[in-house]
Amino acid sequence: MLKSDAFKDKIVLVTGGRSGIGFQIAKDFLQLGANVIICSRKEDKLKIAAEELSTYGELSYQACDIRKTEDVQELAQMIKEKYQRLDILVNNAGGQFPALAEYISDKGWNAVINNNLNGTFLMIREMANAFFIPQKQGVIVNITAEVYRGFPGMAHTGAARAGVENLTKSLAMEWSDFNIRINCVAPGIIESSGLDNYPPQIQDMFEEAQKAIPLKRFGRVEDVSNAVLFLASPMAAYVTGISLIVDGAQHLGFDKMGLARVLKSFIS
Ligand SMILES: CCCCCCCCC/C=C/C(=O)SCCNC(=O)CCNC(=O)[C@H](O)C(C)(C)COP(=O)(O)OP(=O)(O)OC[C@H]1O[C@@H](n2cnc3c(N)ncnc32)[C@H](O)[C@@H]1OP(=O)(O)O
Ligand SMILES: NC(=O)C1=CN([C@@H]2O[C@H](COP(=O)(O)OP(=O)(O)OC[C@H]3O[C@@H](n4cnc5c(N)ncnc54)[C@H](OP(=O)(O)O)[C@@H]3O)[C@@H](O)[C@H]2O)C=CC1
Repeated sequence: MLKSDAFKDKIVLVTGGRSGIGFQIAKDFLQLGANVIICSRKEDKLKIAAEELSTYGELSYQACDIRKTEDVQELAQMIKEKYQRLDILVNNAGGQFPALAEYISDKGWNAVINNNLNGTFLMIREMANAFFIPQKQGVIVNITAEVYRGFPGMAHTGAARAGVENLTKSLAMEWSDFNIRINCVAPGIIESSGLDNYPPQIQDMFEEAQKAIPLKRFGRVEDVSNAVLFLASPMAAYVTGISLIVDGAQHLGFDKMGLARVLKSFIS
């Protein structure tokens, strides 16, 4: 267990912190003494989450679409004015929609690549230039997804997340000179608000899917947050450039074609 003051006075930005996994990460950092900033696109929902989170500690929020350079720069400016520094960036915002590859339009492909790869890069670049590089210190944790054997049924997000994993390796080396550590956490299927986005025919398969995962359950938001806390803490001081898979061994023994099969059944 981390001590209750493990992140005392650290300034932590959690993208997509209004819901699900990001909310849990924000809550855990607050309970361990950090000052936390959350951002996402929907300001009304962000505000409601911020009210709840602020009962756990010092919390700020700002609407920001991670795909828009101007939004990200305005967020960096707010953090600079309010806190003068940033210690930890958790790139959690993201998402996609299920679709067979042959039916993904240009717009759909670009939306998912922008959301998960380009938005993550933009956030990393802007926060590194504003804070981590001049500070000569910083920690970045990217939430990706378990894409070890590809992601049939969501090929766009598989490609985007693999891109983030490789970006993480490059930056772990390039930015080692600036004392910046960067890692990924790759969740399997996690019981969170994110799963509500999936159509009923897919949700109907969840019970069977849980049995097929070696640890016989979906992950919990706490499972993902615990991995993030570890990678962000000094306990991981010598860990950089890795992806920590949090999936109950789904990547080793789970029928990855399940999702694509359901999608194919819609068409036939
Ligand atoms: C067996 C067990 C298995 C289990 C299987 C479960 C695996 C779980 C693993 C992973 C779980 C998670 O990540 S859970 C997290 C889920 N959370 C999210 O996905 C939330 C964030 N997602 C989003 O915001 C959106 O999905 C995303 C498309 C990425 C970005 O939204 P935007 O507002 O930018 O874009 P939109 O305007 O909505 O859409 C842009 C275009 O994308 C395409 N598009 C968007 N939604 C679409 C849809 N549902 N179906 C087809 N196409 C779609 C269309 O071409 C749209 O253009 P038009 O046609 O012109 O409109
Ligand atoms: N749940 C699961 O099984 C898995 C989840 N993941 C990933 O973990 C992360 C969190 O997922 P989860 O909590 O389950 O899902 P949610 O849908 O609850 O969370 C996604 C969050 O990201 C925000 N967001 C999405 N796009 C943007 C954007 N362009 N700019 C700013 N914020 C954005 C959303 O807020 P808003 O709508 O207000 O913008 C929301 O708070 C996502 O990246 C997801 O893909 C990975 C593997 C499995």
